[in-house]
Amino acid sequence: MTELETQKNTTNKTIYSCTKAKASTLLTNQRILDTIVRKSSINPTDTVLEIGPGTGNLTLKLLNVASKVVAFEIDKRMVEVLNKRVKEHGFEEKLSVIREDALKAEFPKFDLVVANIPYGISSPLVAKLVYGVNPFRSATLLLQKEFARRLLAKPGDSEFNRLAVNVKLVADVEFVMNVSKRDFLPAPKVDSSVVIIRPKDQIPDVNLDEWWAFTKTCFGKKNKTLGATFKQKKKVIELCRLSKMASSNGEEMNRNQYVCADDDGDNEESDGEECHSSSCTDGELLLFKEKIIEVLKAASFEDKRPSKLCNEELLYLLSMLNQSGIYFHELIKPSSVDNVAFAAAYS
Ligand SMILES: C[S@@+](CC[C@H](N)C(=O)[O-])C[C@H]1O[C@@H](n2cnc3c(N)ncnc32)[C@H](O)[C@@H]1O
Repeated sequence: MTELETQKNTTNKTIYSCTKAKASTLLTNQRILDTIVRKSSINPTDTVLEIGPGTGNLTLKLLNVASKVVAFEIDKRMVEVLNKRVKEHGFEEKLSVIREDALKAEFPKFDLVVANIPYGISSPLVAKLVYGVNPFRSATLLLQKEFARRLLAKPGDSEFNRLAVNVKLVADVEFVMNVSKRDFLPAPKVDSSVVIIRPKDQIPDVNLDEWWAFTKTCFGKKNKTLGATFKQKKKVIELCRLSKMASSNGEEMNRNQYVCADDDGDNEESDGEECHSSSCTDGELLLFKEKIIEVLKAASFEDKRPSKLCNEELLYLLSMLNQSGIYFHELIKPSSVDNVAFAAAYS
């Protein structure tokens, strides 16, 4: 083995690291590893899910306190070292290593997640966890500091974005500690932070497909006023078409309040652009735009910016828009947990 090297640390314990530029950086600071495990409040009966165990620096500590660890690791060389170390410690019965991509694999049952994850998959992985089918108590994750800040951001903070909004809908995020690049081998270019994500007991009764599509529209330009975002000709055309489809797809929800004008062809505002829509006429588009503005005005949202709105305000606006027959997703079905779609949106 050329790329994985063992070294002795200050306490003369063997630590494992990667030496090649493209190799993974491994967390080697024992104090940080111990804190991560302690803060995770693992019970002796718990099954812990670990994503990207690498050579097992964290895994060994988890095996010390948990009933079982299930670890997803794609690198064959890492798995070899991990299995060897775990065997040396007599923990092989407690560990299942699954050599699959954690984003594509189906997770088995687990109680909580504790992991120093590969930073490149942070968004889709967090999405897969919080919107996934597996219930879990908490996820203690070591993340790139900037990414952690986005998860922790509040309305009005510069880092507040769609990911924060969507995660906050279903989970609470707690800051645990910052971790310096010096705590890794080899030292990465970025600093890190540990956070704990806890799924909420109760989540708002909202159709998730509709919510994700709505937040995608609002946060496309998060500092633009909602009035400016929703008045864009391209957006009006898109929403008019989607709302028409949602109306015809959703029978039981009385979606047909949507008013269609006659195809008079020349009602669209004259802004020099030609209107290209296969499903809405110019007359329909004009009425549809007026309707959106009416809702925004009635709910006092026209001059507000998404980056400053909390989830309660966004949920309220979405319900007002929906009540007026304005939809963001063509297929309105009962609130569904579709982590594949959500993870795909973030990958
Ligand atoms: C940053 S290292 C962390 C290693 C270890 N947890 C530690 O703290 O030292 C990330 C690990 O995730 C693995 N990995 C990367 N992408 C993965 C994926 N999609 N699914 C599972 N493992 C992955 C890498 O092979 C690597 O071992």
